[in-house]
Amino acid sequence: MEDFHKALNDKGLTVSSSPEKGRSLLTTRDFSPGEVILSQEPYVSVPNRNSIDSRPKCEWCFSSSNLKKCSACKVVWYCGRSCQTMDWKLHSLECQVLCEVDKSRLTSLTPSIRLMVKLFLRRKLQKEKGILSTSTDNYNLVEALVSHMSDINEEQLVSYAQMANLVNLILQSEPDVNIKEIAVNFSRLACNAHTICDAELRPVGTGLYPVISLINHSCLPNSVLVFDGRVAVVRSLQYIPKGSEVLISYIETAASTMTRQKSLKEQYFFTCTCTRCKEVGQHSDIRESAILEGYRCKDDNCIGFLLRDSENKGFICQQCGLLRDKEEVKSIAAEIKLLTEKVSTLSSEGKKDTRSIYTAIEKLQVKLCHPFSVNLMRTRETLLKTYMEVQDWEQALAYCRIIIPIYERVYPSLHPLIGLQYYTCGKLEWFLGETLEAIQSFTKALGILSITHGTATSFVKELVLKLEEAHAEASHKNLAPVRAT
Ligand SMILES: C[S@@+](CC[C@H](N)C(=O)[O-])C[C@H]1O[C@@H](n2cnc3c(N)ncnc32)[C@H](O)[C@@H]1O
Repeated sequence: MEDFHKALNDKGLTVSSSPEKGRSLLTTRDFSPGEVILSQEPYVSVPNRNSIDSRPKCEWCFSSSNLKKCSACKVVWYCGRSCQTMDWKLHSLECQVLCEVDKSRLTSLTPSIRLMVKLFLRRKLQKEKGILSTSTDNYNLVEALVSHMSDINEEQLVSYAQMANLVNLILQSEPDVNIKEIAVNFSRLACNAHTICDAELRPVGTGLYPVISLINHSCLPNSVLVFDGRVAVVRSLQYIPKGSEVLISYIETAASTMTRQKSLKEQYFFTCTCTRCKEVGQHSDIRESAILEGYRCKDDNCIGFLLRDSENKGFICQQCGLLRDKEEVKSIAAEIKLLTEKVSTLSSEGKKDTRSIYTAIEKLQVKLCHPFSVNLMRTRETLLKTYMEVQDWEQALAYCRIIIPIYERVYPSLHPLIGLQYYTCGKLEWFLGETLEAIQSFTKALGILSITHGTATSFVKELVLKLEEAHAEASHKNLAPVRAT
């Protein structure tokens, strides 16, 4: 443990403990915006397998190109020799285990089950000195993670026990399998594992990073967690003075306080007391929640937010006083619900042509929801994706431009999603010959992504290159700069 604290201290960090939060990660020096606070390789990780993106991914780096299946187990994929070699020590053990699994049971090898099998095997390898343990990479750190076993309900307990039994069956040839410990580890994973995302924030896998897991949550965080391949990197979003707590967000922050509190309670078993959550019940919080999840004013030109009226007739605009009838609201909401159910059935059947339904949902949401509503924003994100898929670049650009001001309203100014959206916008503008607009968008993207993703990543280097090329093109065409908006 002494080595662990020294390793953290060398990075300008320390651990403190409190009854309210358990352990917290604190800074012992100042950090400037964009600086790496902490980075870590996963103790164990596994690629995703979901219905939206069923392409396999490399077991080591999560890439989806040039993949070849392991010829022995036929479960795991690699993008090349170097990733296979890096993973070899652990995979050679897992491979033997997987080869013995009954073929009928292979479908039950979900990512969580595989993660648990890998956790058991990596611990064994470190115990037998097949893989070196270090002060920041050892099983003791996994055992120290919170499990919230006393908080979980019976249904969840039963589910963890069943999953632990399955892991035990898969590890049939291994001695020393402790089913109870595996069930506890499932509970640990639920509140400590991280979704690994690619540079564009698309989920690609799940990983356990025991040092990163020391970081507590805030709905108004001073740091951000991004991934460079399999490495988790925490960067400061602002100047963080010595003695501050490092805080990231565990959840989608574009949501009302009630929604955020509910998801934190359900998955992480705590009530957030960050500055944003402390405003609950105050006018500013009521307004924000009604904007993010409420209805729009009957007057199309008014962007006031609506609150339920005291006589329960409907919802009153807090700006112009117009009443929106509750029956009208109910009927549009019911139409949206029907269409949403229809589109989710079609998607689950693998049908791709759902754009017309999303367009109909968007039309109804424009009528019903506040212009900065999160639901409307999500529908527009889906529409942007579908236009990109069919290579309708003009429509995609139109949606990109509609979404940016909404992101700027619902997220803090240095949110990676805003940077990524500007980047997409710039690429579309450039492709469509709008060079000067592209320069503006790339510049805005770079301002954000160089803080959240860092300037050394290949993703940001590519953006810098695009910006330089766009500048060269503009000067070659003798284009005058567009005025900043
Ligand atoms: C990933 S762990 C963070 C480190 C943890 N505090 C520990 O002692 O290991 C997540 C857990 O930390 C606690 N936690 C995280 N953020 C919190 C916050 N803002 N307030 C209170 N508890 C928090 C909750 O118990 C949560 O399930």
